[in-house]
Amino acid sequence: MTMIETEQLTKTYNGRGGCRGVTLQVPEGRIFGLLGPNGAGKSTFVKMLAGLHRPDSGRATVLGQPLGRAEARRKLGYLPELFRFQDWLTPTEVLCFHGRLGGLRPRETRSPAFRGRIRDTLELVGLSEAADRRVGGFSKGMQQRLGLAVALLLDPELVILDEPASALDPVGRYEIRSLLKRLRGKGVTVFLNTHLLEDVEELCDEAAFLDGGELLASGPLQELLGGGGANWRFRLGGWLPATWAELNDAVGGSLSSMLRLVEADDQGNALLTARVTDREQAGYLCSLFIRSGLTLYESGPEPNSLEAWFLRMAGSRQGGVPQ
Ligand SMILES: Nc1ncnc2c1ncn2[C@@H]1O[C@H](COP(=O)(O)OP(=O)(O)OP(=O)(O)O)[C@@H](O)[C@H]1O
Repeated sequence: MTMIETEQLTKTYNGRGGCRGVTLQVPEGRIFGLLGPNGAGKSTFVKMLAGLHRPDSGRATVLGQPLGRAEARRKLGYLPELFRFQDWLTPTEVLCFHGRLGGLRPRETRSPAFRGRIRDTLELVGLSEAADRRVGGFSKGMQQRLGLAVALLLDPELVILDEPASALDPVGRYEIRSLLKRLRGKGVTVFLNTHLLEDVEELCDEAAFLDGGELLASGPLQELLGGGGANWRFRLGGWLPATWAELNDAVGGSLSSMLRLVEADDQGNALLTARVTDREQAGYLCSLFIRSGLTLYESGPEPNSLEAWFLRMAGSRQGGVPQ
């Protein structure tokens, strides 16, 4: 099933800002990243999906239902970009309150099953020890964890998270990444609005890029980054002046169409890059190096390829790639 489907979705503020004509699909069970510079229209788009903004025009379904339907909202968890919880409440009380907002009766929120659900959710986001402390004394990171707990409380099929890790330290971000992967493992679809490109690179199966309110690209991340392939790099040891020719013989003279020698030093260390269509192709090159007696120190996608893509996309709209 397609969990989110929009067609020409538009919302402006008295004709300005917002986002215009956004058409995209989010497949079930994936982590989808929405990217774009400040003011691109990401939060406006997300608020329409969450039923907080009514579109000016266009069409959309969330969980197969038109926007704002109670039936879909029940299966949707939402973490807004800016939120504040009542200072005098504890996380347990906040979650109880949101259980009521989610349609549970007072009796149901007092049931052992729901109390267990609250404990499990607080544990999931790393707030067990603060379950009965007042929110007023929480750090920004703890508030963000509580926001995530609210989004996850009612076992949603789809979670829409607007900047879920912006206030978290590196440990917190690592934990949230692991949590999002676990959710995907359970079949939950995650729609992530974020500026943290490392998170997108590590987590997202698909992504979209908004700028100036318009959608400039959308699709599987690897396709967006390079038309279905990836830039791969290999760090090798035991490299000799004759190694290139030997490898070239081993692949029937086609080495330069596959690989580029970036640098090699007198100690036999070499850095090579390749454009590969998938991991199997990268694996084939690794086995070629090993069979040729080279030491393979490192093999993996080139870092920062998403950042380069982001800058290219942002630059394309401004008429040039930022330096
Ligand atoms: N309530 C509002 N009233 C008027 N203009 C608004 C309102 N909310 C957003 N805008 C404008 O709409 C545009 C898109 O804003 P939006 O917050 O959706 O972007 P964003 O991509 O989420 O930005 P950021 O990454 O900085 O959070 C901006 O030009 C913003 O000034």
